[in-house]
Amino acid sequence: MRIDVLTLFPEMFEGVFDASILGKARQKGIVTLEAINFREYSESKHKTVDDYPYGGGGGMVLKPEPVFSAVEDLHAQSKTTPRVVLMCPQGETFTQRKAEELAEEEHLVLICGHYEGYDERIREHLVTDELSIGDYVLTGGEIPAMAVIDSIVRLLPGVLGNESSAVTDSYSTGLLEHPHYTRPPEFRGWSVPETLLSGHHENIKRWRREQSLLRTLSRRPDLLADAELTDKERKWLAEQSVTTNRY
Ligand SMILES: C[S@@+](CC[C@H](N)C(=O)[O-])C[C@H]1O[C@@H](n2cnc3c(N)ncnc32)[C@H](O)[C@@H]1O
Repeated sequence: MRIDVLTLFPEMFEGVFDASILGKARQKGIVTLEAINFREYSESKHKTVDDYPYGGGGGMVLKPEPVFSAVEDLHAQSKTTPRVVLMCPQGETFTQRKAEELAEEEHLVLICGHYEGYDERIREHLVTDELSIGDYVLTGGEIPAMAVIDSIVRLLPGVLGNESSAVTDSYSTGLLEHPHYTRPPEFRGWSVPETLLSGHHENIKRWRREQSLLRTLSRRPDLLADAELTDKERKWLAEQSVTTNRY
C-alpha cells in the first residue's frame, strides 16, 4: 500500500513514520509513506499557498492551484486511481469500519488543511472522501492524518506481530474489548480475576466475552444495536444490572 500526505509541515511526520509499528511496516516494505510539501507545487514567485478569503473575515485560505497540481502529479505517478481524502472537521467521522475500508485500497492521498481552511473547489472537485477525527477543531490536518494512517497501517497483513490482536480490538468486533491483566497476580491488594489464572480456556473465553458485552453495555450501549450477538447473549445482557462506572 502507498499513502501520500500533502501537507505544509512534512517535518511533523518524521518521527511518526519512523517509529514503532509504522516504522517496522515501512522497513518490511508493507507500506510506503510519504509526506509531501505541496508548497513545492506553487507556481508563484514566493511559493505562496494561501490567500485572503473573498468576502473578508479572519484567517487565510489555502489556494486551489498547488493542491490540485500535487494531487494530479500523484495521479500521474500512480498505477491505480488513488482515493483522495481531505482531512476536515466537517467530514464523515472516522471509524474502525472506515479504517477497514481504506486498508483495502492500494493508494491513498491525504490532504491536510491548515489556517482557516481551503478553497471550497478542492472539496467539490478533487477529493473522494472527507474525514473528521471528531467534533473538535485542530490547527491543521496533520494530527488527524497521523491518526488515520496509524489505524489503517496496523490493519495491513503482516504489520502486527500477533495478527489476532487487531481482530479482537475494540470496534473491530462491534464491541469494546475485554479488560487485560498481566503479572503480578496481586498488586497492592488488587487481584487478577480468578478465571484468568485458572488456565481453563473455555472459561477464559466465556469470561472475556461477558466482560466485553458488559463493558459495551455500560460505556457504549449504542454499539449493541449493530453488534453480532446471539439471542442468548441479548437475553443475558437484558438481565444484567450494570454497575461498572463510565471511565
Ligand atoms: C483550523 S481548521 C479549519 C476549520 C474550519 N474553519 C471549519 O470551521 O470547519 C484547519 C484544518 O485542520 C484540519 N482539521 C481540524 N480539525 C479537524 C478534525 N476534527 N478532523 C480532521 N481534520 C481537522 C482540517 O484539514 C482543516 O482544514
